[in-house]
Amino acid sequence: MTATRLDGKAIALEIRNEVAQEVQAWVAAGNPPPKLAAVLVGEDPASQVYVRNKERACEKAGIASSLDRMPASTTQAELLDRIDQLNRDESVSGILVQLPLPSVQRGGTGVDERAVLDAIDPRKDVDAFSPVNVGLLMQGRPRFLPCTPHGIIQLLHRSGISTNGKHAVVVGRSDIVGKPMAMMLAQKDGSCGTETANATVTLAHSRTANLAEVCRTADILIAAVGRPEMIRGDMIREGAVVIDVGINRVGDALVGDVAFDEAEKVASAITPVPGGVGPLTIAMLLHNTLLAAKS
Ligand SMILES: Nc1nc(=O)c2c([nH]1)NC[C@@H]1CN(c3ccc(C(=O)N[C@@H](CCC(=O)O)C(=O)O)cc3)C=[N+]21
Repeated sequence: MTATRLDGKAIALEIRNEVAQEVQAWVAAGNPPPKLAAVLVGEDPASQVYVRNKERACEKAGIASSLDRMPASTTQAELLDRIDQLNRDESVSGILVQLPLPSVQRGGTGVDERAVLDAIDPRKDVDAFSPVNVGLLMQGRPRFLPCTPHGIIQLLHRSGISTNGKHAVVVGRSDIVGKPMAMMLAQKDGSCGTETANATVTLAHSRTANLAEVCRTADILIAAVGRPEMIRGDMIREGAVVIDVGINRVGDALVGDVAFDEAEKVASAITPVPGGVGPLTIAMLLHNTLLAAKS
């Protein structure tokens, strides 16, 4: 069997077009355009690429955007002050502080990332990283859905892959992907995207004792560990759906968390890297920015 490639880039474009149409209608009704304010601290090259992609995507969707470039030497107080200004600025619908913030080793001043994210007005928290928004998601009444897990839900749905009654194994327990992904796949009421997810979920991680065995029980395997090609072909059940969230830079190449060549021989469907989950993350960010503007 050779797996179907799930074209994240194409589905992301479809979603971006839908958002663009809704933005157009919103503006035509006399409202100011939605606006995303991004804050980039330091000079991390991967972050520069991501922020540029995001700006271009905003522009194409008719969403205004601003980018604050702050030096790595920025202090926590300075950053909190900037966020305070963006919180108060009524023209700003959504705020994104690009992670990771520079570590002390990379010229940073030891900013407490959590304190910075906590300072973002929850109504402008288009990443859905703030404690209030995480709590609302846990309770099944989300304000914003976190962009990467929401992108994955959309990708599955729009590819005609049902999660209902399936066993989903999420590998990776991060606050940004693994934890919310597990919650969203288990939800019963359609609050987390397009349909009821109703999956039975196992949240595994790098310390799971029998990881290969657990992965082999997955109908849907979601790899979000951040270790290049850690998921091998023999960890995948014949016919499983494999979603690769990893974006690892190995030399000049972008490599996922899944050994693609091995995996596509066993899986029924698989996302590539690049061109898989990444573009959907940006599409859902635009979706959230419009939502923020409207609420
Ligand atoms: N506050 C915050 N929110 C984020 O959502 C956030 C963040 N910080 N920090 C970094 C990570 C990473 N991330 C990506 C999104 C899209 C691609 C993407 O579109 N990737 C392309 C390839 C791009 C390339 O060539 O480098 C693809 O997979 O096809 C990648 C990475 C969002 N993040």
